[in-house]
Amino acid sequence: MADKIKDAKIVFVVGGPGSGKGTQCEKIVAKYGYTHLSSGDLLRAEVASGSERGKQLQAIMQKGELVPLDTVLDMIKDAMIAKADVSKGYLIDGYPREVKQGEEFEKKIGAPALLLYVDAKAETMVQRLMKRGETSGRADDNEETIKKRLDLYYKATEPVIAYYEKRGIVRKVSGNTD
Ligand SMILES: Nc1nc2c(ncn2[C@@H]2O[C@H](COP(=O)(O)OP(=O)(O)OP(=O)(O)O)[C@@H](O)[C@H]2O)c(=O)[nH]1
Ligand SMILES: Nc1ccn([C@@H]2O[C@H](COP(=O)(O)OP(=O)(O)O)[C@@H](O)[C@H]2O)c(=O)n1
Ligand SMILES: [Mg+2]
Repeated sequence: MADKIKDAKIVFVVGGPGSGKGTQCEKIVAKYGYTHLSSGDLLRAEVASGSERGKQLQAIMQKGELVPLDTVLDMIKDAMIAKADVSKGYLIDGYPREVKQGEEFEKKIGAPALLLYVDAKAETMVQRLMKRGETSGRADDNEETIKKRLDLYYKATEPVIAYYEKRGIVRKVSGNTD
């Protein structure tokens, strides 16, 4: 089954919480027809299903921590395989969150052609998420968890950008469309 996605074109989309990853991905989908897979959305779908695993995930996400690597990777892989016949390429949004996640992805699935780095100022990200929290219903869109997600982003995810920069495949885009 994994053979089906062996030669797929893969783009990692990385940026801070609320940087606009999802918004930028929608624009790319409209223009290039890639398949958008948001790792956060996949995890939230599992939570919404009410499964036992979903309950464990919710507790971790509510704290702004990272869920176990294998869980996210398996979900992404399954979602990729499900779209293999119709997909021109994949936007993997919100992944990798740490260098290790990237290494495991490459071992189990394949290498990315590009990493899109969605750049936004911390202040902008916090403002957007606080605003989104008024209506999103997301358990992690609150002041305390936003701070933790931001800290973890700078600590664990920024090194991911440096790692792929060394390989020359990072493209920085502004997370501002206005
Ligand atoms: N003003 C403004 N708001 C934006 C822009 N891009 C995104 N937003 C808003 O900022 C919030 C976060 O945007 P998302 O695209 O969900 O960002 P994300 O990086 O996917 O965030 P997570 O879902 O937390 O991973 C949303 O409420 C968007 O509507 C922009 O260019 N300008
Ligand atoms: N690769 C991933 C993606 C998301 N997550 C979890 O899912 C939460 C929400 O991710 P998200 O990408 O939707 O949102 P942001 O934190 O980027 O705003 C994160 O805070 C993590 O708890 C993860 O653990 N590993
Ligand atoms: Mg998102």
